[in-house]
Amino acid sequence: MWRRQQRADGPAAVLAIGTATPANCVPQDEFPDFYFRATKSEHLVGLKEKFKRVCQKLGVQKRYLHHTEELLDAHPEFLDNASPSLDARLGIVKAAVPELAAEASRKAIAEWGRPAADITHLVVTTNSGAHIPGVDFQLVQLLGLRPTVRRTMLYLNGCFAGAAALRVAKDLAENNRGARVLVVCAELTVLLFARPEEGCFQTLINQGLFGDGAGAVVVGADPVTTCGERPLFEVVSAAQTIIPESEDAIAMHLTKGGYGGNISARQVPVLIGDNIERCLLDAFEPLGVGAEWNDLFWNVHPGSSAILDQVDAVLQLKPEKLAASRRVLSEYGNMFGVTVIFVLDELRRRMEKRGEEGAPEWGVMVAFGPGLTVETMVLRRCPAQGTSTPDEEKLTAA
Ligand SMILES: CC(C)(COP(=O)(O)OP(=O)(O)OC[C@H]1O[C@@H](n2cnc3c(N)ncnc32)[C@H](O)[C@@H]1OP(=O)(O)O)[C@@H](O)C(=O)NCCC(=O)NCCSC(=O)CC(=O)O
Repeated sequence: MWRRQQRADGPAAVLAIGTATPANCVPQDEFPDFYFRATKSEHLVGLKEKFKRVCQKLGVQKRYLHHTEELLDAHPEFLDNASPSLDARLGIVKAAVPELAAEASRKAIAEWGRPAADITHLVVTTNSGAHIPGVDFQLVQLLGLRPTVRRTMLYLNGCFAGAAALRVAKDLAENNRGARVLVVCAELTVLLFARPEEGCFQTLINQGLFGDGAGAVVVGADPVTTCGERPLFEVVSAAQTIIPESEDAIAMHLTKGGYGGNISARQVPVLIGDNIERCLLDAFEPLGVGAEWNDLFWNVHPGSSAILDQVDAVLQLKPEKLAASRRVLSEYGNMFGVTVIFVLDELRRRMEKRGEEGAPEWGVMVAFGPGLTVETMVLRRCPAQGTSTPDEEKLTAA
């Protein structure tokens, strides 16, 4: 009995979203000049031309980067792959990641409308750091959270980190009555920065694709409307699976020169295309929701244009279905796990603009990351206050 009383009555819901980027915006068409100049690689004329072609294929128009030319000039060791530079890179992210994470969190808390001290749990994730205590600890002070806030720090989850943090938040919110979980995801790509080298295609992808940013989400069950809480999306179910025989598809590790490792650029879109429908069926079948894929709203981690094209082709989605994912990729690049939080924000803005009429009730978030791991989360749009979803209308009529 007491265990039942400890649990929430309803499902976890997204109550507020906040996002932040560094101030330094880099248009993609200017990036090859910046990159080859900053890395003193202008003599690699053929490689620069190839990089320009790759940049055009990734679906990115601009990105925000913490590392400016001045910062790179101050760290010549970043340009020499044989030079130890991990300490200097970790020193940069140690200060900058908590600040960016706090900026996104403050926006989410302001939208939520309750005091920061009402946050009961904190789930933080980043690939940009390896500190103890970590970003979670810094955020308690920066945001004025209670010292008793229950913290969970997830390091090095690659691009599925944002969805994994939301999955953990769902369980915390549903199993602790009254819990209000702040999920924070923040990334700076300075650990990934490297000079271009002939024969190292991975470096070209890393420099052309990834961007810096932070996203924060307040998650809680049983919204207290008298405190101004307004649920945006119910988190109906959350699952994670490893794609068989995919462990080398995305594999990264920290080295003395920052991140090393490999992303099989051609294989990743194919593996995702071959497996996504099974993941979706596994997520929807137990819920008894027999929706057509084109009846849903979609939040697919925009790993690159090729990945979104593959998902589009396999599921035969209408062009507008991945528009939110494509816009975030275009405006911000691939920000690892942060990206799905930006897409969630973009989706809610599009829905608010469009109004309730015709907006899908059910939706899905799909994120990919190392191994090849797939996170699948079924979402349900919450009606704006004073309106009801089609299902609720049927219940009221009955
Ligand atoms: C690499 C691609 C841009 C290639 O796109 P296309 O196939 O359309 O283009 P394309 O064949 O013309 O290739 C463009 C140029 O790149 C070269 N090229 C492509 N793949 C190559 C490879 N593996 N090695 C060396 N060169 C390669 C081609 O020869 C060509 O050069 P030339 O022009 O000289 O002929 C794309 O496949 C892609 O976006 N892949 C996914 C990228 C990715 O891995 N995203 C991150 C996911 S990781 C993530 O999000 C999760 C996480 O990190 O955890």
